[in-house]
Amino acid sequence: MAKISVFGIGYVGVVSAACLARDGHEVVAVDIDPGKVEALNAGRSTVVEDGIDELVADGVASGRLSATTDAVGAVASTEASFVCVGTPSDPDGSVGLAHVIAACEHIGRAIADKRDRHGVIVRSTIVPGTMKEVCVPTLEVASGLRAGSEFGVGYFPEFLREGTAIADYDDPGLVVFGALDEATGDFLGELNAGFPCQVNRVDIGTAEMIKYTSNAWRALKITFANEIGNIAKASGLDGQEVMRVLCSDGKVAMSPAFLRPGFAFGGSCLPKDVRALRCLASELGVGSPVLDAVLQANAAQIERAEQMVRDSGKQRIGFVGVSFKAGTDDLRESPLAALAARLIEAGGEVRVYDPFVAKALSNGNGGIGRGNGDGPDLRGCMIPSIDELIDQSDVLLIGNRYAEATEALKAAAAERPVIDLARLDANLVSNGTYQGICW
Ligand SMILES: NC(=O)c1ccc[n+]([C@@H]2O[C@H](COP(=O)([O-])OP(=O)(O)OC[C@H]3O[C@@H](n4cnc5c(N)ncnc54)[C@H](O)[C@@H]3O)[C@@H](O)[C@H]2O)c1
Ligand SMILES: O=c1ccn([C@@H]2O[C@H](COP(=O)(O)OP(=O)(O)O[C@H]3O[C@H](CO)[C@@H](O)[C@H](O)[C@H]3O)[C@@H](O)[C@H]2O)c(=O)[nH]1
Repeated sequence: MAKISVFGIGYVGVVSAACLARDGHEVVAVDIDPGKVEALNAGRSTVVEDGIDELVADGVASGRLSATTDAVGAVASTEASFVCVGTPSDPDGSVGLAHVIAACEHIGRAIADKRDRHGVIVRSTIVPGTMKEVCVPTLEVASGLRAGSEFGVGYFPEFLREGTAIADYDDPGLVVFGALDEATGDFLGELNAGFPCQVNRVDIGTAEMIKYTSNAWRALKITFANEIGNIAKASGLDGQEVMRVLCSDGKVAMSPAFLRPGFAFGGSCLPKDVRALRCLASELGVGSPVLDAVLQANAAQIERAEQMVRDSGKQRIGFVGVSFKAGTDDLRESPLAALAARLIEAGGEVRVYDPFVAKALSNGNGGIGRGNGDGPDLRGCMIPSIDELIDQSDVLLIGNRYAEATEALKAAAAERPVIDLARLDANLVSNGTYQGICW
């Protein structure tokens, strides 16, 4: 079993730390935010995620999981550090490295004081070349030591999705890592030995590129499926059936994941990572017309939904869900929040039922547009129950699926227009007042 310090107690950090502790490793989580450190030490998760509260509580109770703001102490008491800090977009769309640089400085200074060899493994999403050109030089300057020989270096991207983060951590579909030195590569190889998928050991740059390729591929699949869905709908066909049958093609291997026609993608990763990859392509002088089109098509899908609401002629609009997907309170780059903002701007009265976001707001945690400050302030729009939302709305917009709301929404569809962006029930489309965005 290993002793690991995890820098950053956000979505990736808290899930990694809690899962590592569950698996028997000794984990010290480090954050610059004392509130997150305090929460974790009290056995509380710093994020909303299915199953995470229990894992954090168990980890802390077992004595294998703790948190601190003291980077030096955390590095001294562990053999390796995982860097899981945020990489939000810079204003030009390129990857923002300020947190990664700061974490590398903290770790570098800490390993300067340490006698035993330490491994530094970055898990944040960073564009190819960042480890070599930014992280390694930062660590070497801060520590006064040589990377590869006097301390270990690796890059090990994370592929979990919010809402299914623990399940994805345990069964990620893809494991890939690269290391500068044999010892770090072997450490990561051993750590990943139990995964049910192929474990790929590649060079660091390739590992960095694979992470972006994965997110760009997901974004491309979504926008492609949505476009087919839009065309199918305009032709009087069911785009979902088209894609379902297409995916049964046994010769052109095609996972149906991310290929169901629907609403725009969003969240803290897909949009920012597509932007960052475009910026990299532009810097390299190779261009990225497909990725450019992905972002344009995604924006157009939000406009399409806005037009559907306008076509309903209704002013009191009830949103079922506003976070970027069900199962999370995360509003970062939520296309639903963006749609709500556009409708409010145009004079619509928006009301929102979203149990996850409501809870975050009532805890004084999170908040609309968290991350980029890009969302509308919906605090005054939150409605506590689905029945009240239905009562107070002239048109319902289903953004996310919530099991407890399904029956009430199906019943409500008989009385008022429903715009379903979440594919609640394709059978309802035959009812004239119920329509999907592209099916
Ligand atoms: N959110 C996801 O689902 C997901 C999945 C895979 C990969 N990623 C990538 O992982 C990285 C982290 O994403 P996230 O969503 O977990 O971020 P987040 O914003 O939820 O959390 C980042 C945490 O890092 C902390 N932090 C910042 N600087 C620090 C420092 N110097 N030392 C210690 N802590 C510091 C912040 O206080 C915050 O708690 C990003 O690069 C992201 O692209 C995210
Ligand atoms: O078939 C789909 C699947 C997803 N989405 C949308 O795509 C966005 C992103 O969803 P998802 O990928 O499920 O969640 P994230 O937590 O953003 O995960 C993505 O971003 C993470 C951060 O890099 C990666 O680790 C994951 O592999 C990658 O899927 C959301 O708006 C979803 O509604 C669709 O529209 N259709």
